[in-house]
Amino acid sequence: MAKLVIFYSRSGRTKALASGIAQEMGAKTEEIRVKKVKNRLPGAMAMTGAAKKGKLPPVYHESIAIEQFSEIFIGGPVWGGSAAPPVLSFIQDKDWKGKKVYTFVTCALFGGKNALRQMKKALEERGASVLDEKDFRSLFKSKEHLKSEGIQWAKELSRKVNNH
Ligand SMILES: Cc1cc2nc3c(=O)[nH]c(=O)nc-3n(C[C@H](O)[C@H](O)[C@H](O)COP(=O)(O)O)c2cc1C
Repeated sequence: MAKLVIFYSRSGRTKALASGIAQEMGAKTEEIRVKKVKNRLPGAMAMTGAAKKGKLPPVYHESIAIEQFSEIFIGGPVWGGSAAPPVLSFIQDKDWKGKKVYTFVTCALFGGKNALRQMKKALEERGASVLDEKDFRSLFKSKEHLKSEGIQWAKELSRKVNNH
């Protein structure tokens, strides 16, 4: 079954985690990128502030085809106790009907559960089934370590599926 790992990452931590998941799952990866507005990239704080008022940043979603994948992992960092807005933009831009989705976030300390809840709600509103989710702490962890946590989680998920 074709699997896809989609992530947004600003400083590379979620990217490292995503690469571990993809390696273990034999999945393709796609990175969400934010579009420039008036010739410049919006800053993280600006995006977080705007999202709290219901305005999400535009992202390049057209080039990321999710149609041919039935199992999709999607993840990003936690910003201001919420899911990073570019991840929510991407979720909003797509039709998730019938997709089996796994969500993951990285955060320094807090907000992971809230971010996962937001992502799950947005995905389910668009027809996805969220089968599992996990928040990872990235503080003081190297990218190699985060990658190995991604591999570990993917192994756990495969084990769960095989036991059913
Ligand atoms: C604008 C901004 C807001 C953040 N807000 C939080 C937060 O609310 N809680 C938290 O634990 N970490 C927060 N962080 C830390 C990131 O979630 C954490 O470093 C994450 O692993 C970064 O992922 P990335 O390297 O994929 O961008 C914030 C980071 C940034 C840049």
